[in-house]
Amino acid sequence: MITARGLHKRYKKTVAVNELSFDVRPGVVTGFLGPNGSGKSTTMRLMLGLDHGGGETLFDGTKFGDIRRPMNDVGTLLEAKPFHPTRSARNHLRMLASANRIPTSRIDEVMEYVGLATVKRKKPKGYSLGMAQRLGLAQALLGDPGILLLDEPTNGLDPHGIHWMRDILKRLAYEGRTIFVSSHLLSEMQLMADELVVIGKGNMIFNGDVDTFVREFTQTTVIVRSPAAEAFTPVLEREGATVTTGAKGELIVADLKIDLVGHLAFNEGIELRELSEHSASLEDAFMSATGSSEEFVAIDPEKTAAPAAPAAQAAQPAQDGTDNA
Ligand SMILES: Nc1ncnc2c1ncn2[C@@H]1O[C@H](COP(=O)(O)OP(=O)(O)OP(=O)(O)O)[C@@H](O)[C@H]1O
Repeated sequence: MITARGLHKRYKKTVAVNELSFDVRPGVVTGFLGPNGSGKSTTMRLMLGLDHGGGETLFDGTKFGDIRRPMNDVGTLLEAKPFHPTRSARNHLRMLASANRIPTSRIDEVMEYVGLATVKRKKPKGYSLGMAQRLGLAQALLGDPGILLLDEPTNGLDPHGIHWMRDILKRLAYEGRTIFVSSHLLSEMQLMADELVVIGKGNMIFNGDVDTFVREFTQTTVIVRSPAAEAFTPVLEREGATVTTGAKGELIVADLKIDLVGHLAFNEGIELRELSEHSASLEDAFMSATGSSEEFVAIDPEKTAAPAAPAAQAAQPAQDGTDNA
């Protein structure tokens, strides 16, 4: 179980993380979602005491810095290639294992587990990003910890790798571990996560289960196709529905249950060719929840002429000006 309370971090004028409090339960995968620059990495670093800031995080009741053998309790993957460039992957893990009193037999076990058994004697600098992520997970799992904190572990993985990561994290959660994982891949999160912590510009937007998030931030609408759509619209509106017309002439009915829509059509003798429910995806919910809190907002290409030459300047983060809030 992870308990985070009042996490806070400021860089000069930018509040990167604003009084975030949340719990991450064991036995489920908890996804950590937010647009670029919303403060996910900073939050994870604060949780582990790697950044100065306010608030407190307890891992099964203990601060990370007070855990006697951290690798045995909390496995972390915060950056894609945190490896020694000249040591082989196996030697890298051997060094960590001996420093943390983990039996060396565990090294081959985790290399096998993440699918790197055949390349374990190679140096990680030759690894692809996807292989490096697998090695990062092997490192996080080395001490067989009950808690995992993973920052964007699917970055750089191909579709098979993403599928694999999803299955492995679900399995690890099923074993009773506490899994806190950040990702931009919302569709992946929908398949992988049971619970969510969603932030925007460092502020808490939502903390709860995925279905509630989708329900709270989106609407389920009823789709109606009918040759008498025009006549049916005022009937629906009289019952309190909000009706819009879709691109193919279908009615999109909000604020009315599908059963009542069917009942009204039957009562009015209106022929229906389709009556279905449309539920929003996690992606729709995410866009609706974080739309106004994006850190970097691009110009809408449809509303502006193309620039004469490609823009040369990329957005640069501000200089570090930590206030140790
Ligand atoms: N060293 C730093 N100095 C100044 N500002 C910083 C620094 N690191 C992060 N920030 C700012 O803090 C905010 C949060 O950044 P952070 O990297 O935690 O977001 P993120 O959600 O992990 O982003 P991404 O998804 O793009 O990795 C951003 O506004 C960022 O510009």
